[in-house]
Amino acid sequence: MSKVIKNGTIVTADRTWKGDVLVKHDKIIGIGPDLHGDHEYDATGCYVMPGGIDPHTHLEMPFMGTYSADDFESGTRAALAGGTTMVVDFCLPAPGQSLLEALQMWDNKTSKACADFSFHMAITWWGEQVFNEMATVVDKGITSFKHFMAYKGALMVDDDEMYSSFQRCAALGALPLVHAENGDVVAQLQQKLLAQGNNGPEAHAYSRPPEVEGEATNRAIMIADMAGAPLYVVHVSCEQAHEAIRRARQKGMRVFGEPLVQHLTLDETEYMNKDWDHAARRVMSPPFRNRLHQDSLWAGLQAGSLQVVATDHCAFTTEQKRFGVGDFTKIPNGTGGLEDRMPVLWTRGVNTGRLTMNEFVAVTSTNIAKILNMYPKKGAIVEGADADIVVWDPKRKKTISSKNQQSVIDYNVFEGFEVTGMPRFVLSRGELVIQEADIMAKPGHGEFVVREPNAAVNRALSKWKEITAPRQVERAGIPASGV
Ligand SMILES: NC(=O)NCCC(=O)O
Ligand SMILES: [Zn+2]
Ligand SMILES: [Zn+2]
Repeated sequence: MSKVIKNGTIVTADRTWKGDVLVKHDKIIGIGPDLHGDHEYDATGCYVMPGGIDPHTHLEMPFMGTYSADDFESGTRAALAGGTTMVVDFCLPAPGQSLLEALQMWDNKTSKACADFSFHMAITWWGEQVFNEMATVVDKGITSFKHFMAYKGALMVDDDEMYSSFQRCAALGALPLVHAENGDVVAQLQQKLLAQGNNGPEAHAYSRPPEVEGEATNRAIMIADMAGAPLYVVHVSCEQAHEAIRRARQKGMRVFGEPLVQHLTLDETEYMNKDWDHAARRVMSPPFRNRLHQDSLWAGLQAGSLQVVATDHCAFTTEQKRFGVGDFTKIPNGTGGLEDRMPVLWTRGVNTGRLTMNEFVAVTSTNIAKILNMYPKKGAIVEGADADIVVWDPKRKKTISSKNQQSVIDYNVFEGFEVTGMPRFVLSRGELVIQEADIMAKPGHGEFVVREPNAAVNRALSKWKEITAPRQVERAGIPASGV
């Protein structure tokens, strides 16, 4: 059966034009005027855009003695409700655990996914086994590797391990990712604050100042450059980290930066709230910052020095957050946002003139599809692309409330936000999954998206590194090899 989206305005990362979109099975098969199909969806007054891609989620993730509350079913349903048709989650091997064994565990969680998904593989320890298994992981279609520079004693890796892993990424044509915070300094600041009696959620923010993030970002950029690898910095929250990325890019380095919709729109005053629960629900790493940092992130999206807006959706209930009463270091780190990312970014970005519609599509979908080497299967409205389509009604409004959200947690960090701009229809690989307030998402519909290594950026960078590699000067009478 064919479907046609009629009378809408198509908005992609580089163009805006009137046209219909014809879908057959799971693909877009035609774009143009006056198309007809077996079933018609009316997009009058709407924008027809590629479905959102959130490259940073933690669904049913074991973390800080518990599991994040949204699983692949509720998480991807929330994603679809907000116009996001694909998520990329993180597979986290325990230190010492086989990457392949961990991947099997993560695969087992996905049987009820309502939307398409992929994984980043975390490197939480280093050894010959990890070196070898990274190649198998790439063969399985997972071509990005995450490194935590924080969470000392749990997920954190040191510079030596990162350099080894980044070199392996370069050789495999893969992309290293970093959570950039100086974990040693954070651990000491946490102990100092606790010793001074600072045990509330506000101390979480004091223990992770912007300088700590800026330093780690600079260090990761240097290590990637030495290893000859591109770099993707997740949850960039402050000017110090943005400045490092901006400077690296101006020097020709292949570095990408991902702010979160939370950091763009929520600020550090949340942690001063007299209600412990309110503040603890907003504990995430890095913490929310002040307005100057927010302005820097918005400017980065406009200037192109930051490329992607994600959520880092890692939702914990209030009950789980209360593990940290009396000791802020035990508050599970993470917030939700999957359902809200697109409406909040549209409202605070496009409706204020901070982003054009095309920039909105770029930062919510197309840029990450290119960075993760799955474009134009994902992130595009072109013939042959997966029919992951959002028909966006710029006039549709709601007030965000946990009472009618898809996430299973009992609050929403955007509670009370008025948004204007929401999906009218969402198609996931050609299936109608959202029609305004009706959610028809089907558990099990979501498929794993295989990604190829050696994206264009990897190829260009390795060519450049080969041309500029150190070369020995040949001298008469001196043996070339030193032995
Ligand atoms: N961001 C956060 O606080 N929780 C999720 C894990 C991570 O991304 O660091
Ligand atoms: Zn992180
Ligand atoms: Zn994360």
